[in-house]
Parts: sequence; C-alpha cells; structure tokens
Amino acid sequence: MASLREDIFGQASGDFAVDLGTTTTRVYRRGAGIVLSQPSMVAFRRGDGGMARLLDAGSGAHRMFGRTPAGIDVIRPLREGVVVDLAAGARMLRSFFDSISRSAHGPLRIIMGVPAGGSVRDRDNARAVARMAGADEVYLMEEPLALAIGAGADAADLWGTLVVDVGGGTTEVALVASGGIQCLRTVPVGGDAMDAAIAGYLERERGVLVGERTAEDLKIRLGAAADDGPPERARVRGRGVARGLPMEISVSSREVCAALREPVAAIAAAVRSCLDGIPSTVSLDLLDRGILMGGGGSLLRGMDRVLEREVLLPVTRVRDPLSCVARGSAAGLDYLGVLRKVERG
Ligand SMILES: Nc1ncnc2c1ncn2[C@@H]1O[C@H](COP(=O)(O)OP(=O)(O)OP(=O)(O)O)[C@@H](O)[C@H]1O
Repeated sequence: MASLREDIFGQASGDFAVDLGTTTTRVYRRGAGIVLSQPSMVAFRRGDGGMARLLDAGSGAHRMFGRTPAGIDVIRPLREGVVVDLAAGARMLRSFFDSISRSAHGPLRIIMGVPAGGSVRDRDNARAVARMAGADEVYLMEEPLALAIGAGADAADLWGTLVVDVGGGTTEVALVASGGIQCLRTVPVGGDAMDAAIAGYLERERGVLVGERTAEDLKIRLGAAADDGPPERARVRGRGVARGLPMEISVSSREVCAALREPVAAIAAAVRSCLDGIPSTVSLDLLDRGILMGGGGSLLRGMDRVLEREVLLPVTRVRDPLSCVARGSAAGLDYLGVLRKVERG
C-alpha cells in the first residue's frame, strides 16, 4: 500500500509538466526545472501514398518554416492555444520526449497546461495527444491558474489575483480566486495576431509581402505597445506585391507600433471586459494588488504601461513570462497521487 507521502508526492521520476503552446512547447522535469523549450512545429517528408516521415521537430522544423522545399510540410499542430492536428501534435511531443533523456523506468506521467477557455473537446484532444505521445497518465491544469502559481501568487486566496496571459495564439484574462477561476475572458489575439498585423501593415502600406518569421523578428526588434521610445529602423526583405520580385525596405519602429495598435487594443479590451464581470468589492481590492501579466506576448515593450493606462490598475510583468505556466503546472507534480484519486473518484 502506498504511504501518505507517496500519495502526495508520487513515486516515479518520469514526471513532467508540459506547456504545449501555440508557438512554443516547454517541458519541466521534476527536480531538474525546464528541460526543453522548442517551437511547436514539426516537419514531415511526404510519402508516396504512405505515411509522412517525420524529419524534425522544434527548432529544426522552425528553420525550414516558410522556406520548405517541395515534398516537405512544416506543420504547427496548435492554433489559438488548442491542438488542431492530433497526429502531428502527438509525433511532435513524442519526438520532444525522446530528446529528453529519461532514465526513469516508471510510468511517464505528465501534467499539462490547457487554456481555461477551451471546450471539453479541446481538453480531450490535449489528453489524447499526450497519450499518443507515450504518456501513461495525463492531468490537465488551466493555464491562468498555472501562471498565477508560477508567479508565486496564493491560488487559494479568497480575493484572488487577476492574471493576464498573453500567449502566442490567445490572451486569457482570469480572476484566480479560492483555488479556481472565477471570471474569464479569452480572445484569439496574442503574439501570432501581432505578427499577422505587422505582415498585413507592410503589405497594405508598403506593398511588401513578408513571412511570419520576418514579421515576428520585426515585432521583437522594433515592436512596442506605445510609440514613446527612441525611433529605430530595421531593414526587411520580402516580395513586392505588384510584381512578386524580391525587395528590401527600411521599416521604422513607428510603423511597427502603428501596426500593433489593433491587437494591443483588443488585449486591453479583454482585460476591461473581465474587470466588468468582477464583483466591485474584489475590483476595489485590485487597486492595491494590481494585475499579474505573463506569457511571451507580455514581453512586447510598453505592454504593461499601456495596460495600466487603459484599466487604471498597476500591472506587474511576472519574473519569467515565458516559462511561468510550465513552472506553475509543475507545482501540480507534487500532488499527482492526490489528483489520481480525485480523477478516479
Ligand atoms: N521580446 C518579445 N517581444 C514581443 N513578443 C515576444 C517576445 N518574446 C516572445 N514573444 C512572443 O511570445 C509569443 C509566445 O509566447 P508563449 O510562449 O507564452 O506562447 P504559447 O504558450 O506558445 O501560446 P499559447 O499560450 O497561446 O498557446 C510569440 O508570439 C513570440 O513572438
């Protein structure tokens, strides 16, 4: 019979927390921290009527993205935070697990972050992908809750923490209180939408077509939520809209900021809408506590200041916005024994 300690802390060392994100997958191993952080992409060589052969996953697939030779497909198995291609997602995740040396002979048990706004089907798909990738036991944790825990907030706090998770595919705004999610807004706007907005701007205003990677590079180099920093410029290569010929242009930070106005406004609107749904006693409390913001999109320069200005509450970017969800999910690894009992009733 398992002891209480085994019930609470589990036995196997093959326990992982997985943040299967739209743009990046991160894996946290109990006792070791983050052991993998790779683009959520997988490359296949098309077979002659047979099954596509896996060529590479993660950064190898990312290098081919947008410049794939004939016969090779680079797939992103997730869109807007949820798995849309189960088979590709499973092969990608299996390849990630294979790349981590797993000395444990025990079962592979994972706890996985999922968007709080996902449907039952989305959750079933996340579980299915993990099982197809070789997991023996799969537990799910809602990402805003994981983010709050990863940031060191007390999830059991009665009044709660307002969390904004600006991911690649979605932004989730949630009041995490009494150990659960009390109020939630999910919008399909995150880092990907920012990249698309930059590409759309350059096509419309400058007559140049650029790929997702170029747009993302521009966002990270010159992007800002508010146009109040020193002006900067970068050279960008793309294809001319008119004649399809390669061209290089110089783009300013002012232009990138203008392109980002709409997605930034949509994120601020989601935060305001969530605040509208919160009881006034709690929102008064938020005047002191403020808002916790994480996710890769929160790294956009000035995002915290723009949100503060829009909702009139202090905004703190969490210490490690990219891996906060994985670290928060990992807190659940200490309770796998308990989770198993809860799931089995
Ligand atoms: N310095 C930066 N400035 C702006 N955006 C950034 C920066 N660094 C990373 N990002 C963006 O963060 C996004 C990825 O964030 P994150 O890893 O939290 O998302 P994800 O977990 O893959 O997505 P989701 O939670 O929606 O499934 C990407 O769009 C990336 O371009």
